[in-house]
Amino acid sequence: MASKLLSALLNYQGQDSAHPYTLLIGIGVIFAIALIVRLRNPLNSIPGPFWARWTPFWLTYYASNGNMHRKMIETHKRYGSLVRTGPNEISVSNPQALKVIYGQQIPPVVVIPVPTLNWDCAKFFEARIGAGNNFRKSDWYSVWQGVRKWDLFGERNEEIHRAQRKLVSQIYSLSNMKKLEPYVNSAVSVFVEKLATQSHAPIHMNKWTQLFAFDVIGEITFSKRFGFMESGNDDGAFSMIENSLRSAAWVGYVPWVYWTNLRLSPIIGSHLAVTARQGRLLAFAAKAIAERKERGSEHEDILSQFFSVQQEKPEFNDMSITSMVASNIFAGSDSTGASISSLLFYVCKNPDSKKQLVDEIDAVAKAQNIQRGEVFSLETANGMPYLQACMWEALRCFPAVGMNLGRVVPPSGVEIDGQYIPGGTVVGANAWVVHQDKKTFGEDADKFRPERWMEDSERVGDMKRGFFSFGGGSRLCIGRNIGWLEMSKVVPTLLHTFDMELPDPDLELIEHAWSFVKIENFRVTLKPRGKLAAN
Ligand code: HEM
Repeated sequence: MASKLLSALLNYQGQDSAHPYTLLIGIGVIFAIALIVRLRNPLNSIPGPFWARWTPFWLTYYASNGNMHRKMIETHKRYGSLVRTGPNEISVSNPQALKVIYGQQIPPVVVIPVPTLNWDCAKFFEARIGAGNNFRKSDWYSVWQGVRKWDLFGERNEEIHRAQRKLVSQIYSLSNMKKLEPYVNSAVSVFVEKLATQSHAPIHMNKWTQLFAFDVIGEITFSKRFGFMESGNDDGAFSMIENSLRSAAWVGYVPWVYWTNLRLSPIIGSHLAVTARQGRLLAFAAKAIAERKERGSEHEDILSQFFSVQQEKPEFNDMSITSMVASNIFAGSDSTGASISSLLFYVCKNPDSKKQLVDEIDAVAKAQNIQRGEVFSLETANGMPYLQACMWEALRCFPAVGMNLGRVVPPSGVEIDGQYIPGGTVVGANAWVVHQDKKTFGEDADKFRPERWMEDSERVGDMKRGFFSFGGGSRLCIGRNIGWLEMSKVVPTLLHTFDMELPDPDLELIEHAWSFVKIENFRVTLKPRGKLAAN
């Protein structure tokens, strides 16, 4: 083909018979211009995998095969702190860059004094929410939002996002957690009871923490669990969400596929599972809201608080409420379920950590006369430094989100790690990569070692500044207090109630990073440590 084109070009003398070659020459010129533009691209000096320079398929491939989180770590090890991961996309590993990209405002000395390493973490996070900056979310997020007017997670217009988030932020605030705590208690009690019926035979803890986290969202949002723990079954909700997350993970890198599918869907139907987020999941949320309205409730659950906001601000309409409820379900269950599982896994895998944690739990239980099966209060958990350190460490070693959180560089461009990056480039960091930074987290950053959060307070300050599991800046996870609340309660309660062992001490987790990182194979045996108290 190339030789034919060459000989055609050489033989071309302007005759009419050479007309077909004019087209080829045109194509060649366009190709050459594209090549020159590509070769002159200032991003070319940033190293990266060959295919990633030319097409988005490197990203789509690893996003769809579920290995993005590990691949990003490996790629940064190979190429350095800035990696070209797409024709217009750069991945950043340096924790110092989080401030530039995500605009989180971190007061210079938010060092939580040890041993007050406790719920103050929430205050620390409050301090991290800056007014944001002008790095808007990348087009990867557009497929999450679709054409919906309200989607806190997917919204790419920072001004709209700010106004929307302001309407609901109080409901997710630390001070509001006290109102939600009793509803979490009832879910933890059911969890303990269900697990007690399954002791001695290995159980899939990753599935059970997911059922639990889902039911908590039901309980705190509508005052009604979905009943997943009771039935031990998720009614197909998990696969609907998983397929949607899995699809969004790769389609986001080629958003035109999504928009083309959407436009053609009246004719060809929808062939992308991500659309379930804008269809089936919203319908699921709308049904749960309708049922809760009919049932009524005395509880000050999240829904009743949404209704109160609506009375004052009618622009927070029914569609917005449905979208927020769907976000709670979509963003709040798998993330927290996986975080609880990973913590329990790391603790079971590291006998020294497990001993320290269980000793702390037992000592506190004895001092406060907490019975087996009784749910630990948030206040009690806050006063347990080793538990808090385990939570930070588990979230560091196993961030629930496995993707880069892409942001678009504003027109003025930006300098990161001494490299100029032009406006319009997508830059992003992945918590899995950032948390491996040895300068920040220590030479043993690849190990689970909770003690690192209880040592040198200056180092702890740096680590907290580089902690990225909840994202950062104006887009910091709005549900982090809920996730933290659940972990704070369920972990000590379970470890006080059961002896938890890995049937296979050499177990390595099988993970899939389909937007959230999902665990497949965390099996444990549970042995009751005494008689359960009646809660
Ligand atoms: C341990 C548990 C959790 C983890 C690790 C986690 C992680 C994250 C991360 C990394 C982001 C930022 C995404 C981005 O910038 O693209 C985020 C955003 C978000 N999360 Fe969470 N999340 C957790 C629990 C929850 C819970 C329990 C809820 C709701 C009940 C929730 C709701 C949301 C929402 C609505 C957003 C979008 C916020 C915005 O853009 O303003 N998350 N989460």
